[in-house]
Amino acid sequence: MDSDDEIPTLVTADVDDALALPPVVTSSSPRQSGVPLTIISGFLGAGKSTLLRRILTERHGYRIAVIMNEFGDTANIEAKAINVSSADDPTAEKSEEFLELANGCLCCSIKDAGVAAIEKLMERKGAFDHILLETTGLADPGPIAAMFWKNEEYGSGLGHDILLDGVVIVVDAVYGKQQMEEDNSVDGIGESIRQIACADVIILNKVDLVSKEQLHELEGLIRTVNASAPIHRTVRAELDLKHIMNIGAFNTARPIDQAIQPVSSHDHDHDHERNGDDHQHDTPPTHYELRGISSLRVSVPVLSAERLDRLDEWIRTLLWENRLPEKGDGSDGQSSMKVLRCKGLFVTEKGEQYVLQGVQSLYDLSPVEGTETTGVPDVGKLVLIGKGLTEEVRNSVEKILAL
Ligand SMILES: Nc1nc2c(ncn2[C@@H]2O[C@H](COP(=O)(O)OP(=O)(O)OP(=O)(O)O)[C@@H](O)[C@H]2O)c(=O)[nH]1
Repeated sequence: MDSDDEIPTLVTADVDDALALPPVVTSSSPRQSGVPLTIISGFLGAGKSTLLRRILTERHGYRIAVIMNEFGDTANIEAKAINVSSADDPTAEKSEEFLELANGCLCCSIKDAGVAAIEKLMERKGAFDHILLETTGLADPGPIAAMFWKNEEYGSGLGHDILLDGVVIVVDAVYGKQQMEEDNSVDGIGESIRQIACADVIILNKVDLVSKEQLHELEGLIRTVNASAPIHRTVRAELDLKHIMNIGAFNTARPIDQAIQPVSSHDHDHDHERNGDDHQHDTPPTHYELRGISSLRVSVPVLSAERLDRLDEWIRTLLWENRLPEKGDGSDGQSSMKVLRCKGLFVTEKGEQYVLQGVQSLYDLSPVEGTETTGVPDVGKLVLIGKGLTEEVRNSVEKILAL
């Protein structure tokens, strides 16, 4: 196929109910309806293609559009070849711009006009159950996630039809530690650390090649940057797709227990036996730091309406102006603070729950519907991941919550 205009009809696969993915959790907001999109990124050589190849060739019964793209730099997008072999379709060996696969997936390698090409795909949105967008090993997924989430520029087109589902990062168990420690971009924060910071789910791949001590050490390092994303240990990226698809990581209407992932060091569903895991769980510290990027967790007491407003304003100032409210207007432009990702769960005196989701400077603070069925906790939480998030930040928010 030689033109972006020609998008093939998808092969319809038989959907096996037993393999059904969990339903997408949608809110009443019209902006939260659409085809879910998962951004897959990860360290160089970590196993992104291995994961995508599995999804493209395994029989899972879902029609998934997989988009491989040098998306980080739209001015110079390069197609990335992936060799997909399918038992049902030997001709699928070739890499083409659009590749229909017998398992119902559509594989796209977009050479130009990335957003326009996705829009064309979206014209066929009824044909997809899910979109997976792979970014390069060097891309910072934060701006890409922000683009697909609540970006008014795309409100009447692309963004309207796509529901950002989550950011999945594949980390190499062998070289991950070295990559994180040595990675260094212009401002000192390497892309691998930005990727971890932005992750909703982390796939720690190639665990067959390292000892459990090395795994614990790397997981500890990952936790210094992102204390809330679940880590799934894998061999050849083998994991249940429910861990990476339809996770609703940006959905502020999700039930309470999914709003903030617990700080678990790894996947509890598997691998303990295979890797001889001794199942250690440490009490999570509340502040971590690696190369200036840190993860800060703050407990938030039950809030009056007034305090919730104050908290909202505090968050807005931090996210939009990269400063603490008490620190002036930051007009020198030299702020050392930057929130890359934030999540929160707040409880009001009236028993309502609010979920906070944010990526880069975009955020959404919305009440959760139907909380009566899930119970109301007696304390809320705020998780901030980003640069310059010192204890001063915690003190600042605690101060406004005590007023
Ligand atoms: N032993 C072992 N090898 C693996 C595993 N997963 C992937 N590999 C191998 O590691 C190499 C790199 O895997 P890819 O899937 O190509 O990695 P990638 O992230 O797509 O690489 P880039 O796109 O170049 O960044 C390949 O040779 C894989 O076969 C694993 O769990 N264990």
